[in-house]
Amino acid sequence: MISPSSHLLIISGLESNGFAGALKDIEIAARFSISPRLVVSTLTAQTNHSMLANEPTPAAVVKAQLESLQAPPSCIKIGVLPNSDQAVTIAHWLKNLGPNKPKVVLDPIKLSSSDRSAFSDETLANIILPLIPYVDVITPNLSEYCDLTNTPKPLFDHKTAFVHFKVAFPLFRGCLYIKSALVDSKNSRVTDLLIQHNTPTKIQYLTQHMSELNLRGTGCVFSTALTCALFQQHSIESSAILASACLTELRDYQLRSTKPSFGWPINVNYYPTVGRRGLPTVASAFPRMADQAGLYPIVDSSTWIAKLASWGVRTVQLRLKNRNATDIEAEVIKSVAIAKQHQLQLFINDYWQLAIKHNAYGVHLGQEDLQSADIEKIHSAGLRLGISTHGDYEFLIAKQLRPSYYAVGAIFPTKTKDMSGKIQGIEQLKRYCFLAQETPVVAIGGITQQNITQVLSAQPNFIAMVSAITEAKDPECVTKELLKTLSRG
Ligand SMILES: Cc1ncc(COP(=O)(O)OP(=O)(O)O)c(N)n1
Ligand SMILES: Cc1nc(C(=O)O)sc1CCOP(=O)(O)O
Repeated sequence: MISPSSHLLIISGLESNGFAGALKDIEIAARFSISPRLVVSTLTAQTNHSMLANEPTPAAVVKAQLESLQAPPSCIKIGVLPNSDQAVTIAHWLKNLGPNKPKVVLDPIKLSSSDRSAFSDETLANIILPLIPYVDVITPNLSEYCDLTNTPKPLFDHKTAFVHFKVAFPLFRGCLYIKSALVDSKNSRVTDLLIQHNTPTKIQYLTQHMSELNLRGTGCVFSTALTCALFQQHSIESSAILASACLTELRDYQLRSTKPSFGWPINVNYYPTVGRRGLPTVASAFPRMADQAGLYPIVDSSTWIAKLASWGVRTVQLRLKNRNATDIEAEVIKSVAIAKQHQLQLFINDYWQLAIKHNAYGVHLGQEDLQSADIEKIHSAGLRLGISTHGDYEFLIAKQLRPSYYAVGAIFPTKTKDMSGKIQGIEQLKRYCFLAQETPVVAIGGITQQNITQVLSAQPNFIAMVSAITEAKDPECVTKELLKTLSRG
């Protein structure tokens, strides 16, 4: 949740047409209903072919602009900085904010997209150096990266990209996002790299189709959209995905001379492919479920499964925690037998080997389980697969495995499991329901009889519930009412 008092600050150059710079940044933020505060770093006049004027704001005026802000921002996007004096001023101001330090996204810009003239005589590395300890995400393109690290472009090596960056900027503790780092002209694809300070060997790759369009201001669009996503509390991986989708959508709309709608894109084609080392793959999609919608209770015993079957439930999950191996297998065996008798769609949470061994209908896995489970084995055994997702990154990872359903959670806070920092809300759920296309979406987390109508407005296929059923005074009555509500569509 965004606190009503928190705001987003843009530090950027002003350019009269809004092709790039502050006007572009404000236009992008408005797409997400965010009204940013603004500190102007330089006053410019640019046509599509030349920079007619570039008048840096005196550092003392930048300081005054920062000090005039009525409250500290929670996120800052920094664009053009024309000199290191300004960077020192901003760094000093950030230092004085103490523990309330905002998240800082730095887009290191060297050249104007009008005529490729430089905004400054100083080197880019020198300008940004004072800000480095405060930066959470830096978003150079490949040329800017090479410039900052003194690497010749042909020698760029993505496996050592972070090492070189750390050599140039030892105090850097953030995420390095290199735009268009890898270009595959043959297949018309470009790949961005996301490398995080605490896991520098775990490179994430975001691949998009190469654009036919050479637009101005794309760096501004990307970094502002990324900052907006962070401001809305998306993770860094998901924020990068959303920003990439936003830029691709904008390019596509530019080609057709139309304006994109508000919010994050709902067309899955605008989203990048996400890769990382060790990600499993499958040759074909997992089998479809026979019933593609309904109530999906999640319970911890075969006794519950028998009860739910007798009340008319069709889809159910056995989720066993903190039980010994003998108990677990016995419960799986009993549950599968009940499910076969009542033709239930029974998913086994986590214990995929037992699900295969005893021929359950399907397996439900969390994202961590994707690393250790043998996905191909589940696939070739003919079982259905459901995957948990909490945000765009996990959603796109799951999408690549073409599962039988996506679980999206947590929709609301819940007492059943610690989901802090992962609350999706109705708007996100709605977007995932679009992105999922033909694959069913299971909504989970904090759903009750009281808020189910709100959840159904997003049009998920299944409603998963734990406590609303298992802790109800009269579980049978609640289950039957829920089945009635869901059968009304
Ligand atoms: C339908 C459905 N959605 C999400 C979950 C959560 O699964 P996971 O992330 O594996 O976490 P645990 O259930 O193991 O705590 C689920 N079980 N079912
Ligand atoms: C087990 C679980 N997984 C979630 C996810 O978002 O992945 S939320 C959740 C708890 C669901 O319980 P209740 O219906 O009582 O809120």
